[in-house]
Amino acid sequence: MGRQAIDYSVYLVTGREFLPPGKDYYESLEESLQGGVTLVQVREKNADTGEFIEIARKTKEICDRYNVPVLINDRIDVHLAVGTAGIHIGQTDCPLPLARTLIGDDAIIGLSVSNVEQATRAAQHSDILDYIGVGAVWPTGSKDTKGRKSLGPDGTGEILDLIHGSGLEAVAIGGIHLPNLAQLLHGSVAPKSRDALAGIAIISDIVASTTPKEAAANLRLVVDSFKRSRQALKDEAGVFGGLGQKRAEVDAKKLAEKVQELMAVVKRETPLVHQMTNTVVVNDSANVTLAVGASPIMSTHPRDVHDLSPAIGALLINFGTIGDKEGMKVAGRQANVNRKPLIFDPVAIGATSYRREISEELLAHWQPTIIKGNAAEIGAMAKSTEVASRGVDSVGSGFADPGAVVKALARKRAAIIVLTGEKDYISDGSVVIKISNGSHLLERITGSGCQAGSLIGCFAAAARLDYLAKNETKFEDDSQLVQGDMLLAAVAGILVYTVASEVAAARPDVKGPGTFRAALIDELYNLTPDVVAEKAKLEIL
Ligand SMILES: Cc1ncc(COP(=O)(O)OP(=O)(O)O)c(N)n1
Ligand SMILES: Cc1ncsc1CCOP(=O)(O)O
Repeated sequence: MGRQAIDYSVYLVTGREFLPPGKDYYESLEESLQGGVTLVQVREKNADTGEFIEIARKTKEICDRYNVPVLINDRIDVHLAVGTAGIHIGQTDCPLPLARTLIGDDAIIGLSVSNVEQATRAAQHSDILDYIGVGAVWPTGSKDTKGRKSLGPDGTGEILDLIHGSGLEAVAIGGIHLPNLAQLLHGSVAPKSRDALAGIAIISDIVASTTPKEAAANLRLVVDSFKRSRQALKDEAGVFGGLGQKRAEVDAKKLAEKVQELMAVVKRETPLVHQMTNTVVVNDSANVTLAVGASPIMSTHPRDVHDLSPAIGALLINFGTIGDKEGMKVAGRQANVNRKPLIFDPVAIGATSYRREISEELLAHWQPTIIKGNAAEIGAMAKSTEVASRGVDSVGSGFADPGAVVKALARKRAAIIVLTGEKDYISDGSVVIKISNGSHLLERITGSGCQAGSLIGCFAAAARLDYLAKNETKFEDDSQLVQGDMLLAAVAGILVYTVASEVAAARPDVKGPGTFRAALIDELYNLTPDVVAEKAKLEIL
């Protein structure tokens, strides 16, 4: 007969103890099936055998009407008694080979995996196993996971790389809810193989809802659109960022034209750019934002940033003086929820272990759209030892192959990576763009990198607004965490800043860093798209 094909997209794990007061289990189950649940696991931790069999039998009866397969948690006897599609077992339940012998070749077996060792062992048993449940991704109130570190999206991605080629499917479980779902799906794409999750396993987001049909439908929408976007990427291998053209057809001239268009969008839309930045640069960052035509708001309090999120065009998180970690967590999470571009500037992350810890904590909370840093910062993010850090600066001759570093990190973090320096390198994990503009005086003023981050925020906000204006019918498309061409936005932010710095440095009234600083703001204000196109030194590597 052979094992039946399973759609793991939205996998409901039942839990009668989490139902809202007065909600009947079978009623909730049926509503969640109507919402689009694709697989059900009956998980009964306290029922005795007779009760478990009865619940499983009735669950299967309802699921059969929706053509949705049922698996049984832990109990092979219940599976055999009811004739479900298979079982899900944990690391300390029935040993896998024995489970396969007992249930036969035609039934599905899923195994829980919570670390890389377990994932490696699972891959070795791929002949008798169908899928793994990877988790907990985040802390959850539905299972005691004390003493176990949550995997986060990137830990989940590492596990996907470990099972690559084994034929096993993977679903993520633990603390998954609508607001963090897009972050999980995009952030867990495996850094090496680019494999993705087959689906998500959910208890409370569906079971504890008073409207499980709606809860399941919302989750399903995000998973389906993520899968569609992956398919589109496969079909159009080599598509260049969001420019909508094959990579080979896009040259530096075309890219510069796109930057020109985006400059006009910033001026037209005057997007609000929320900046949680450091006390050294806050005034200059607000001024460069105003100079290009956007509008800055520099706020850090957790309550304030929560309310601001729906109104802003983009969020910049620059943890230079590490003031408001809680505010940064809330603001970043809200940016993901509201699907606004989030630019992360991990200032001096290479300098102290405390900064590395904070960065990990923040990245477990939200998914950045663009990460910007100098060589030492990007080196620390990439766990490279090629470039050392001295305070906020990099020391040494830089990376041997900067393009390869940004490309690999973009894949690992599922974000656009911007490496600033004498030459700037930007990658989305597919292409690398090199920008050779910029005045040496940028190194003589404080916060030039931070200001570049602010401008990336301005252009990211504009790119999103431009996309939404041109794609009204796709407004509900959830295939991307953030809509709009974020690669182009990063290029625009860096190009505009570095070209303006060249124009400012060439002015006869600029005598040194002090006059340069003021002239730079003026030249950002006066910069025309024509000057940018004329001076742009862009290469697509
Ligand atoms: C899909 C999925 N993944 C993981 C689990 C957890 O299983 P286990 O570790 O056996 O813990 P219990 O669920 O038995 O408490 C799961 N049930 N489903
Ligand atoms: C059973 C299980 N295994 C790992 S986390 C978890 C609970 C998932 O529940 P929720 O979706 O409510 O976080």
